[in-house]
Amino acid sequence: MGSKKKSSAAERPKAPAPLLRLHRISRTYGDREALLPLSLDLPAGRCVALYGHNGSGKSTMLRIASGRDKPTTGTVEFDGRPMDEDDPEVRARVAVVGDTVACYPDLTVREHLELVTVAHGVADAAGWIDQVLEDRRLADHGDALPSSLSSGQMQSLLLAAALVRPRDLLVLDEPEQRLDPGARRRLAELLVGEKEDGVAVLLATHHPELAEEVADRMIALEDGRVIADGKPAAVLAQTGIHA
Ligand SMILES: Nc1ncnc2c1ncn2[C@@H]1O[C@H](COP(=O)(O)OP(=O)(O)OP(=O)(O)O)[C@@H](O)[C@H]1O
Repeated sequence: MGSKKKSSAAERPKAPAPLLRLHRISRTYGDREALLPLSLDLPAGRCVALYGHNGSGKSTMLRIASGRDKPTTGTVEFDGRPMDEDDPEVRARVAVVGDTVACYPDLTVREHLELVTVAHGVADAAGWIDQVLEDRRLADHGDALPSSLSSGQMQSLLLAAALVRPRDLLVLDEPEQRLDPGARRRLAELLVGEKEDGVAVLLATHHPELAEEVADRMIALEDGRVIADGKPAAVLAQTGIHA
């Protein structure tokens, strides 16, 4: 008969360490406290959504979480190492869709995506680029220059650029902006799929519906302070935001 020895706490396998760990991060700009100390653990395959009015500190937190800015206090770890955007491992595994549009005016939509795949060493990327263009409804715009895209198409290009490259952590700042309802729905489906593939997702959004559909946890910020934190439905109820 096999012995069923109970394992002690010390012997039991530990829960996997979170992919992203923010420990009491804060950010001040001069006298302005943009973010008060805040901690967050984000495991692989989970999504946390930040919600809050303009100026509440969402982008500040995302910039720090993705290594694009340093916190005034506190620490950020990605997979157990200090988060640093210059770290090749971070650049290889963290995809960011920021709040600013940056494009080369003389490169087509497809050439932008090719550039990203070359930079990230993606082999045989042509078919993959076709698929992402199709999924983002950009297939008819592959040869277009950025200047001829609508603002929603431009947002879709920024998303596409994050999707043609490998990633374990996806950081998105208001990815729903400028998207029509259909594109927003596809965005929610896409993010659910990312989680199923084991990608950790951190996003800031002004759309409560998107947070409810995608996020496992929602953090509401006001003037850099956490005012609610929990399941999206509970946070929305607590803060009086209605999806
Ligand atoms: N580089 C900066 N220098 C000075 N103040 C800044 C800087 N970046 C942000 N702030 C200030 O920090 C606060 C938080 O800004 P942040 O961009 O994080 O807000 P947000 O929640 O992302 O807003 P929005 O929804 O408008 O994108 C604001 O008061 C803003 O003016």
